[in-house]
Amino acid sequence: MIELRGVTVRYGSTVAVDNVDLELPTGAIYGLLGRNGSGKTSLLSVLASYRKPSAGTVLIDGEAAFENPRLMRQTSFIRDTLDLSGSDRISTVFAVARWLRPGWDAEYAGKLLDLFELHPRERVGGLSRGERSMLGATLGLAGRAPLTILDESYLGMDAVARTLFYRELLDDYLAHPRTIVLSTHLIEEVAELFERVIIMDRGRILLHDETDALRGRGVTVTGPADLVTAFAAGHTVLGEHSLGTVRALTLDGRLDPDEIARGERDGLSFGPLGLQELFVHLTSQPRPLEASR
Ligand SMILES: Nc1ncnc2c1ncn2[C@@H]1O[C@H](COP(=O)(O)OP(=O)(O)OP(=O)(O)O)[C@@H](O)[C@H]1O
Repeated sequence: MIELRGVTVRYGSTVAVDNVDLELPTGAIYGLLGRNGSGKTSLLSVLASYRKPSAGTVLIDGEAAFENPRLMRQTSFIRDTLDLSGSDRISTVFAVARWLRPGWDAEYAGKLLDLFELHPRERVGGLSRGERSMLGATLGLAGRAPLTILDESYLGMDAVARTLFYRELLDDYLAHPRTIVLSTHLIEEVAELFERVIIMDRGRILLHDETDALRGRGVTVTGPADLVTAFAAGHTVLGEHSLGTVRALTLDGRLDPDEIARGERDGLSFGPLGLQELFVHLTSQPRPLEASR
């Protein structure tokens, strides 16, 4: 179990992570979603022990993680910046990874390089943005760290490379179960990978749930405005659209099938809400002035 207790990250007067409590059972793929500046990288830096929180602690199986060499060897944090020297060859980066990561699988790393059409003699500085992302993905996957954190590390990849990466991630995770945390803006594209989703907003955890539970959460009701309005009474409305006399409301929560059947008899139509739409509805409330930048 990974536990965050009262974790706060401040940069001067900016509170990037605000007193977060989170319990993450190990052995799952987590998707961390949040708008720009919501605190994802700050939270992940603390989770990876790259940064000491301004307050609070991270415990892994009950042990404090920060400056704990044993736990740090079991944690891999891949950022899009990669933090590697441009003059190093990929082969040198792999040699360091082998030394750092007890679970490093050199054969698998080679297979991923072939898949991404990279060569061990290439220097990091000569790689394109997408190729750097591919190298990051290779380091993250072949490292087999019990806690692997990928912070938007595959953003530079094109659609083909991303698809290869998702397939490898899932296959390798099934063969070697571990805890993987992915932060992303490409929600629908990676939603199939996540077993659990964490949504951050303004430094806080807005929601943490199983992906399947979230898929059933949220419904769009469309029909004549007066009927839709009457149907929505007692529900939390996340969003609305109107066109002439037709109104569409997005409702939070799971609807009772009998209630849906009654609505359909009255001429209303119902549609599910995708994870991305749910995310947009939940995080698109106007920001208070003091939180705007
Ligand atoms: N080194 C820093 N110094 C000062 N403020 C910072 C620093 N790093 C982050 N911040 C601020 O902390 C807040 C959270 O930033 P963070 O990078 O954690 O968000 P994020 O969710 O990862 O954003 P994005 O999706 O845009 O990458 C933002 O307001 C950001 O400006």
